[in-house]
Amino acid sequence: MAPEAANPPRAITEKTLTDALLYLNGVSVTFDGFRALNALSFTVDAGEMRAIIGPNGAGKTTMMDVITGKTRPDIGEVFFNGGTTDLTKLDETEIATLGIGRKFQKPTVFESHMVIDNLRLALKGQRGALANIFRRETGEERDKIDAIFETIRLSDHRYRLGGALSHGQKQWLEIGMLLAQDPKLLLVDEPVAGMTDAETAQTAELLRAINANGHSVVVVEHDMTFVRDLGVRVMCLHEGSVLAEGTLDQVSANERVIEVYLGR
Ligand SMILES: Nc1ncnc2c1ncn2[C@@H]1O[C@H](COP(=O)(O)OP(=O)(O)OP(=O)(O)O)[C@@H](O)[C@H]1O
Repeated sequence: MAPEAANPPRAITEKTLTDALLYLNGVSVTFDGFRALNALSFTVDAGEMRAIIGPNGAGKTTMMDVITGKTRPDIGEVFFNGGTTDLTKLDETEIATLGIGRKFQKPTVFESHMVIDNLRLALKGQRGALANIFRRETGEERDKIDAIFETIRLSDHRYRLGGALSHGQKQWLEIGMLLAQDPKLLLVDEPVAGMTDAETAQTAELLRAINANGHSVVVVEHDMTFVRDLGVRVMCLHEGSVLAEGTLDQVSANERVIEVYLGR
């Protein structure tokens, strides 16, 4: 077997704890005796984008639930920001405030509000959400909204209603709403499900641009064309653990990955 075909997961060390933006070590979650996560360990570096693949039931959603505080691990460590913050001690709101944004599979934009108001509502601030719509924004906020529109390619759609956008555009708007909150880490769950091929390709570009702007990104996705377009490190989960990690070519050449996920 070629050495790169083995691609075992990277070892977790003290150094990876202090260097990593996100660090999971030995995380297990059991539902009614069923192990959804089984001693799951991996790290994500600051500025890294990582794709996660794996069969249905591999534990991908449970992994995101653990990172965002929705599910507590039975055992294991989950640290953020170079080991400084123990996420298992925080609730969902505290974790979101720390800078971890999550995009669920289905778009949830405010359909009866204009696209630009969706972004205004999402802007981080002490004021209430409605106040964000009705008051005049500062120059800085306007620049930020313009920059987000540029990234999510919806500049020409800002005065349309959220509900009038295509499925793909709604997904991009929701990603923009997350960006308005300046996340350090974005967790994105199957963003291209239901998108056209053109939208899928644009979504890969969009996430690459977001990552190039300094946001770390973890994307769960089954669409291998999209994962290839992302061009990032890939991790395959199976039965709640990391089965293989490496480039897409390395992971797709792994015999076990072919057996349990990609098929022959
Ligand atoms: N709240 C729960 N109660 C009981 N079992 C659960 C619960 N949540 C998840 N599971 C089980 O844990 C396993 C892992 O589920 P999870 O949703 O994390 O997998 P996944 O990799 O996201 O799958 P998919 O690709 O289908 O979304 C599955 O067998 C699922 O049925």
